[in-house]
Amino acid sequence: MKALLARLKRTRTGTAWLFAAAFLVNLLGLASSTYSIHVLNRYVAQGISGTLVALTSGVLLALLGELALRHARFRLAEDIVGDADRSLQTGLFGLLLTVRYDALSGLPPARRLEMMAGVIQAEAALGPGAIATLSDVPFSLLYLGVLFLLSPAIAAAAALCAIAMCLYVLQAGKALTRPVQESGSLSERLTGLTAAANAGAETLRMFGGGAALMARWSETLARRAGVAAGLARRQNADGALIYAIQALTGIAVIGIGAILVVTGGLTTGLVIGANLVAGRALAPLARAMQLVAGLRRAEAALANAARLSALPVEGGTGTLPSVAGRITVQDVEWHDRDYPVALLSDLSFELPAGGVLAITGANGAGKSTLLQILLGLRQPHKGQVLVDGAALSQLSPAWWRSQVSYMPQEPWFFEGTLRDNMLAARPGAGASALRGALEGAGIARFVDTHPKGLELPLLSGGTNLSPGVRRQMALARALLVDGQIVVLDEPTEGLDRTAAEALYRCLIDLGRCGRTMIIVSHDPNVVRAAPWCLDLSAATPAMVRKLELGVAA
Ligand SMILES: Nc1ncnc2c1ncn2[C@@H]1O[C@H](COP(=O)(O)OP(=O)(O)OP(=O)(O)O)[C@@H](O)[C@H]1O
Repeated sequence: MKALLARLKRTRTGTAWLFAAAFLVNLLGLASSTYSIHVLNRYVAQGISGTLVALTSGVLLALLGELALRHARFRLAEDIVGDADRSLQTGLFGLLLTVRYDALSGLPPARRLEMMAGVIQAEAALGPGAIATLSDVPFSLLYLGVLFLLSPAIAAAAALCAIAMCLYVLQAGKALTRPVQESGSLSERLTGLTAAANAGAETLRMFGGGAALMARWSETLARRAGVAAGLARRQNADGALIYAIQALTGIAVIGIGAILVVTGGLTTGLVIGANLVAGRALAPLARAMQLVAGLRRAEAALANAARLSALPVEGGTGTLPSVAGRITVQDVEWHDRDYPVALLSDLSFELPAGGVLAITGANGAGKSTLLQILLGLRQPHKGQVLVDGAALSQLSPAWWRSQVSYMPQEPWFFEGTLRDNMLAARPGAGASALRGALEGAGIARFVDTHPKGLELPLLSGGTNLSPGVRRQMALARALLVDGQIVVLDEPTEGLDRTAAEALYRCLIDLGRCGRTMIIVSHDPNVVRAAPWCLDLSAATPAMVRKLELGVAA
């Protein structure tokens, strides 16, 4: 209910019109009861056909008016909902793109998928239909008031039933909270298992694990089916109870009414009319009951999504007039919450502008993590990174990244063509810049001979291409950015001899242009050529200048 009420509060004028329309709908809804009373009391008693015609015409007109007003009310509810759902979904998607990378990495991918799916599903539960239904609820009081005018005793009985129904609806909502949450987390687990079966298709076939995944899938599915069955049983029981309360109201109205007819306090027509009015008083509450499960799910989905909005977004707005490329790392510490000791600690070095640094170290020594810190993707837990003396944390991430030609260890491309992906890295790049980047990366021939050329589609992150070609494309994308800083993570990994030689030439050219280069590599050719070296596996990692140590440059 809270989420629906929040929507109503947001557009106060629209809400006022909605309730005005609902008031008129319910007022006109009294016509059929009034009709029954008058037909039974006047036409049946006196038999004048003109009375029946007049009453029937009146009630039909009222019915038409009620239909028109219901339609108008729905349109008002649509206006209230407006594009709230779309803007919520767009806002959330925007957050997925802009929250800090390291904060986002803390949320399991399956949870992120479920968050988005949940918010999309919440749309139906919080839609105009639900708002229109909710707007009828306060007018139960209108019907109870009319009932009171007809007979205070009947009104008291109906009011008791309405109160019982209200209390039941409220507690039913609360009782659904846990099963709805449990069902959500089981769905998340199923989404994670589906993602694992997709991503690990080759591994699962070659090395097994399918049986274990299937066992987890079946167990999770069975648990979710159990929760869903429990929810369905609960909803069925709730529906039955609401029906019983409605039936009980009818029995009470007719029973009390019969006594009043016999004692001469009421006519039969009034009793039948009162029964209709009592039915209408309880109907909005019964309809609200049907919304409860959907609303609980929507609220759980919104609460889940709120966790995403609580994550910090990337900060820093500063820019520098130009970048020479001096990189200073001061006392940087970074730790993973799953490990008791820091991966990087007290790391300090300064790479002069135009310097070339090779970073080495054992697998898992933190080389890629350090690069991500230099790119501003991860925040150090202690210490800082400076660019030409300016704190990286104060600089605009988008601006900083536009100064860096970065090739990640595992390149990924968004769904689109090679051209789309290249131009996203450097919007507005001309044909000659594109050509230069492809040639620099040694991939121009491949693109020229491909039937689709630059329009070749990159699917599933680019995994429709061989890993070597993907890496060359990632290098071309990095070169197109043409940043003063060049950051490459294992650039020669998986390259054939020709491609590796193209890369060496490219590195030599970049070095001649005075670019500051930071290259993570196990390739002896790259490590040998770099004048600066940082071994992250050393007991106390420190940047060393090989010439000073007498090592061949
Ligand atoms: N204190 C720690 N000791 C060992 N491993 C850690 C520690 N803290 C974190 N890790 C793990 O090590 C990973 C480091 O990965 P990273 O990719 O930075 O290493 P790498 O040196 O680039 O490895 P590779 O050579 O395999 O590419 C972290 O993501 C984390 O999973």
